[in-house]
Amino acid sequence: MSAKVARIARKDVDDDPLTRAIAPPENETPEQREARVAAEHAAKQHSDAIDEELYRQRQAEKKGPKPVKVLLLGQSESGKSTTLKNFQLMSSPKAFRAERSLWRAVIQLNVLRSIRLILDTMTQALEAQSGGSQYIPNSRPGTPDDIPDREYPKLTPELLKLRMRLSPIFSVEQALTQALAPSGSLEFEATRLKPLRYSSRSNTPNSNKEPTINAALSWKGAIGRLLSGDKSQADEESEFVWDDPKNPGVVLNNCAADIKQLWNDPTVKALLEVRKLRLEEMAGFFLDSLDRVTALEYTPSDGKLHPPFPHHRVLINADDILRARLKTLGVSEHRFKIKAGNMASHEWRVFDVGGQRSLRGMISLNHPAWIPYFDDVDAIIFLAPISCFDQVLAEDPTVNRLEDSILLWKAVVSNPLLKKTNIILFLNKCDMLRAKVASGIQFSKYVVSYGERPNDFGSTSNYLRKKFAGIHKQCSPVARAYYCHFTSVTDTSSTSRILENVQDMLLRQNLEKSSLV
Ligand SMILES: Nc1nc2c(ncn2[C@@H]2O[C@H](COP(=O)(O)OP(=O)(O)OP(=O)(O)O)[C@@H](O)[C@H]2O)c(=O)[nH]1
Ligand SMILES: [Mg+2]
Repeated sequence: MSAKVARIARKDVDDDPLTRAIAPPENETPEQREARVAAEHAAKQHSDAIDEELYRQRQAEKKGPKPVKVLLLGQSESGKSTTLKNFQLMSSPKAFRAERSLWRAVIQLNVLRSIRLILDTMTQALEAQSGGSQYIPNSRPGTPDDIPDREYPKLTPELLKLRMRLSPIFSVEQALTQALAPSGSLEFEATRLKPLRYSSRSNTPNSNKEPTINAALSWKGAIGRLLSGDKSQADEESEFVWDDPKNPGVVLNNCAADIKQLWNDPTVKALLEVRKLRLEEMAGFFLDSLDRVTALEYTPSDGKLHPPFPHHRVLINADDILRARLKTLGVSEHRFKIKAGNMASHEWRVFDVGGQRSLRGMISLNHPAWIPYFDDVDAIIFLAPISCFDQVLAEDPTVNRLEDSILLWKAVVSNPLLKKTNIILFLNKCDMLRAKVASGIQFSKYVVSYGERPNDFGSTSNYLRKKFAGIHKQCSPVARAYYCHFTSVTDTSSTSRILENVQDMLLRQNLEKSSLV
């Protein structure tokens, strides 16, 4: 190195402010030096202690409490996905709220389905009457056979006109189904939801007359996307062209008066009565909120938050999203950070599965494909909808729903693989059971063993709690605690209290297992 380069390098070091700042003073005495070295030593010790603590915390986080794994089980329409919505609402209400506009499409589809059921029933009545047969067989096998077959009422000319005017809803339902369906495969792209755009292509008539299956497959795409936490297209307000005549919301709004007239027509009520179709008890019933849900700029409520657009005609009522029905196919995993009581927030993994009979083989806990998911679940929340004592399975009308729930409960509690798993029973749809028995529907007519006990909510629900407890005790491979809650999971405040309770219990167990408390 030449002298010149060496001089420049020396100058650079001298000019460096940090070097100058930490350099010892030029005229340092031996005492000053000793004090300085001692101070530097203490500072280093302090710094090392901080590093050590940070390292210890990182290690503790790695080893820390495992996420709590919860599996939701129960027959179709028992309320599993609705329970999942409660988890999501507790964990991130803002994200839940951001998805309201997507749920609007699901609710519109629910409304359209109810109307189509009425129109189909009218068609059946017309066919029966024109074919000379005025009687239909009992349409609900599985119900007591002492309900006599009845004659269809005659459709009035006004009703026939209404039917004509409402015929566009068939194609709108198809359009909306297509709008919700992910492109390409229906089943395997569960986590993507197409933005809601309506094209003229969407208005092609529905050639397939069996809507439930089609709709179910399409809805799979929607629910995965809605609840998967992918927020990239969560709020699709901008995708909605409010006055596009092809927009199902516009069609519904234009038909609102006719729909209301149809639903309130006494002949329609009599028709539904003959078919024993109780629409108000069916999943996704919104015909009692028509003014609200058919409003042009309707945004469904999440039950907690209020509209941010006071100048808009955004009509809000409680809990629409919780009441919206979207059938689940397959299995999906959802992760939440939730704070329970005084404890630090904790990770939860909740598995939601489709409860339809044909899907239950797939969710078998013994199935090799699912073992990695389910072998270490901390708890199963089993939902039994106890209001369904007088209903049959949609997928098999010879099977009573309550009986099916009891058989499924038996299978779950007796499964040896689950002998150490906490099983928490939600006797769900208590609100509907209460209303049903209060309206005079006799529980003992369907559950013969109930005998002469009073036909009220307290006695019927208690009877079922004991029945499920008996099976739990008898069939569990080893003795374990029986956790049972009466729930109405569409009610977010009571459900959040129950879920907090469950979370607290599971978290304590989890921490105990990891010997952290
Ligand atoms: N009134 C009332 N309705 C409920 C209750 N729980 C669920 N529902 C409604 O019942 C319908 C079915 O609920 P889901 O949560 O979709 O049922 P699921 O068990 O996920 O059904 P699958 O996905 O088919 O397995 C929805 O429209 C819910 O709003 C309840 O406690 N009370
Ligand atoms: Mg579901």
